[in-house]
Amino acid sequence: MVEAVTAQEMQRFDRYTMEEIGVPALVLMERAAMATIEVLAAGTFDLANVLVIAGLGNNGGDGVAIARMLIQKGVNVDLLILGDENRATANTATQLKIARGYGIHTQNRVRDFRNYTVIVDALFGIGLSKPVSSKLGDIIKRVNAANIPVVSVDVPSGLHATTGEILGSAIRATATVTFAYPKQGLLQNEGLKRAGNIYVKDIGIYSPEELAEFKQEESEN
Ligand SMILES: NC(=O)C1=CN([C@@H]2O[C@H](COP(=O)(O)OP(=O)(O)OC[C@H]3O[C@@H](n4cnc5c(N)ncnc54)[C@H](O)[C@@H]3O)[C@@H](O)[C@H]2O)[C@@H](O)CC1
Ligand SMILES: [K+]
Repeated sequence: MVEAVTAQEMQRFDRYTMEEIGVPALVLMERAAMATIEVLAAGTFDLANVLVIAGLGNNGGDGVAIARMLIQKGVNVDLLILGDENRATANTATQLKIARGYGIHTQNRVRDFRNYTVIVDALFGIGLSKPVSSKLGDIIKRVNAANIPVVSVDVPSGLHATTGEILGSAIRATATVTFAYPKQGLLQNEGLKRAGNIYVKDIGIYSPEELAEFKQEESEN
């Protein structure tokens, strides 16, 4: 496995990829969604009845894109949006607009999480910086208590991506699909118990060092 990074390092590499290399954020989001779907559709998970839980940061945007792509493949998906949509990041607002443009409905509550065969957790990723509210903490606890397989997007929500500490409450994932580099928090403290099987997926995000190596190899070919 390549070297694990902190949330701050990852944010720097995200910015570098968008601002210096020039990959638009929405392109990265689409690739993050496709990478997660690869894991979901690989055969381990039962996709009969999927719930995607999306927050309103960019992790939630990944979730909205995952829901849209699964629905377009004919999978039965409920999309739960948690939080005030007026506070969505620009990319997540765009993902919501696209999903609704395709006629996809969203919901803001779930009666029983045990009704699903798999839950996709896209509530918080590397941007989580303070303890989750008690309201969201209750939902996280209900998801964990349902004992349904959970695939977390980038980081189990509620886990600090750098330290692996729980910020209030955290999802217990069966698998975590993390982008570009493993996050240090997945490999220590509670991360060891909460991340499940870790899949590291390339979505085109490079660190400046990795890009320099890549360019060197390309020039030698
Ligand atoms: N453009 C990018 O930077 C990309 C980001 N990606 C995804 O986006 C994630 C990072 O997104 P963000 O930085 O928007 O943040 P997150 O979506 O991880 O979640 C945190 C969001 O909620 C706020 N927040 C922090 N702590 C909170 C709390 N306790 N309660 C309520 N709100 C809280 C933050 O201000 C932030 O907007 C990654 O983990 C990854 O899944 C991917 O789409 C790839 C590209
Ligand atoms: K997550």
